[in-house]
Amino acid sequence: MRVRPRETPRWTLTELAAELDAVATAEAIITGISLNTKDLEPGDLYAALQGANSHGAAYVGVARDLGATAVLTDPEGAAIVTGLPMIVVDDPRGVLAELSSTFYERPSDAFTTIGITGTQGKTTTTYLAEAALGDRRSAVVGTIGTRIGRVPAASTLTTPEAPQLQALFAVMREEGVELCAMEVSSHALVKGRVDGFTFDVGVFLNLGRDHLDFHKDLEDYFLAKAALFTPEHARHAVINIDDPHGRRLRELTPLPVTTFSTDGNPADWRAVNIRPHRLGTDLEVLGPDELAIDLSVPLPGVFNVSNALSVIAALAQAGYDPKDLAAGIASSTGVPGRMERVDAGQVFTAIVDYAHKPDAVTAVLTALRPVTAGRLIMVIGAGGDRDHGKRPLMGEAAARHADVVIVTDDNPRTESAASIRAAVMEGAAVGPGLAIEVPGRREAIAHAVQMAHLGDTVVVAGKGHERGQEIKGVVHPFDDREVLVELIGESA
Ligand SMILES: CC(=O)N[C@H]1[C@@H](OP(=O)(O)OP(=O)(O)OC[C@H]2O[C@@H](n3ccc(=O)[nH]c3=O)[C@H](O)[C@@H]2O)O[C@H](CO)[C@@H](O)[C@@H]1O[C@H](C)C(=O)N[C@@H](C)C(=O)N[C@H](CCC(=O)O)C(=O)O
Ligand SMILES: Nc1ncnc2c1ncn2[C@@H]1O[C@H](COP(=O)(O)OP(=O)(O)OP(=O)(O)O)[C@@H](O)[C@H]1O
Repeated sequence: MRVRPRETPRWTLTELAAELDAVATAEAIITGISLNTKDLEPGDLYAALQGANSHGAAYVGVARDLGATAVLTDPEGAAIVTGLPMIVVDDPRGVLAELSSTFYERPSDAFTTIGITGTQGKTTTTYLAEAALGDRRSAVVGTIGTRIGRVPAASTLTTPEAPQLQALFAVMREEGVELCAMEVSSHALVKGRVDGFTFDVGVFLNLGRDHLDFHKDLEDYFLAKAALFTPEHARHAVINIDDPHGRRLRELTPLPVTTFSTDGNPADWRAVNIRPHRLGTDLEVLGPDELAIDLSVPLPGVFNVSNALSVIAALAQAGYDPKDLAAGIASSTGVPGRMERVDAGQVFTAIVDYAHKPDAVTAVLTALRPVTAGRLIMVIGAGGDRDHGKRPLMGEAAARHADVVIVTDDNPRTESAASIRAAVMEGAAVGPGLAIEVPGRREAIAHAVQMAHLGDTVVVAGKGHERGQEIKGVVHPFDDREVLVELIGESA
């Protein structure tokens, strides 16, 4: 959370105010920017913004105690702030990204930036981009965190807030990164987290139902994502035209477009001769200028072919040789918690996967069906304090495509686990898969392990790489992979 460049910038508050055509109420020295006291460091300008829960100005006392030297806020905040010099503007969130980029002297100009958006596959695609670059120095930013030259660097949110993101970019510049592949959430686009710089390439993967607790409807969600494909945010668009919203976006965007397809649609980059196998997929990639290359994607699921093809299209656009990229992708060691196989000597196949949206559940089960000789058994739930409408849809997607659905808890947060399970069960009741409700995630995984035979595939869906379950507001350590290994060991 406190990743900052080694070389500390030093601005006066007056200089920063001048960047905003504003005035400082008094002088101060600024060596960092933060909009949350949780990652504030001495010398920071604390951006006190109006939020959904509170006004950041309410935390100015905390910020001062932690060593903040000044505050950026709006007139409402200015009425609350005492004891620190201020810059007051009408819309501090609107200027924060540009200010953060200026503060670190536009660090992202030093490398190529690829922004990836879509309901599913963002994390996987960033990791495939990292693999595609082989030994070249790259960075990824996303849900699992940030990696710079393959070394983890802490970050919060899928797309960090601008002060944190620009500090990460400054570290990437110091580390000699040549390309950063980052996830761009719809929240980030709405909240201006990726303002203040322009992606060299924006990638659109797909759009399905999600985040309808934040966006008013699917159209609002689509338009939020479409904002990435405007000159303000990106120079070039790479679009999946197998997705209906991708086809719409191709018509909407004013950017130059490169298209890709794994589904036989006419596109600049196409996947043909697709041969799925137990560990991944082999295929041929046809590109511009009659280019044809063999590609082996070492992640199960044909949807991962689409993710890999987007990487080749985007990185080729950025000037990389597609043949080198294909070789890099073939050497990928996988993505934590995404179609991750767990082998503890069991006779069945066990997979941990981050599917926590109905379309992902369908995609995963559809991909595993042709390579599963026996039954598909899925352990599934739905998160608490998020989009309630998604819950029955999760159960339904699982029951339509799995033989056995074990409905259990998946991070209920502050909600009643039983009522979330009931909503998921309601959807799962449509069948044809057999639906069983098992309270307790460990107990549910144990149930799956006990019932699995040779040839079956057990998919533990949901929390994927994450290391804890929040129950009644308290986080309990829980790792699906570790629990699977333990339970397989106990059942041997
Ligand atoms: C909806 C949303 O994006 N909310 C984010 C937003 O909250 P907010 O503006 O409503 O802030 P608030 O909680 O009212 O607090 C007001 C202000 O006081 C500050 N504060 C608050 C408490 C404190 O102790 N100290 C402090 O300084 C906050 O930083 C904020 O500026 O600004 C906060 C500060 O950065 C974020 O932590 C918060 O993300 C919350 C935790 C969140 O859950 N966001 C999710 C929905 C999100 O952004 N997800 C996307 C997509 C993920 C995906 O693809 O699945 C992501 O990019 O991660
Ligand atoms: N292109 C795709 N199409 C459909 N489903 C996919 C695709 N790629 C991955 N998935 C499924 O979605 C799950 C989440 O994948 P991933 O973490 O890469 O997506 P994400 O967009 O980063 O999700 P989030 O925003 O929730 O972090 C995977 O575990 C897999 O089940």
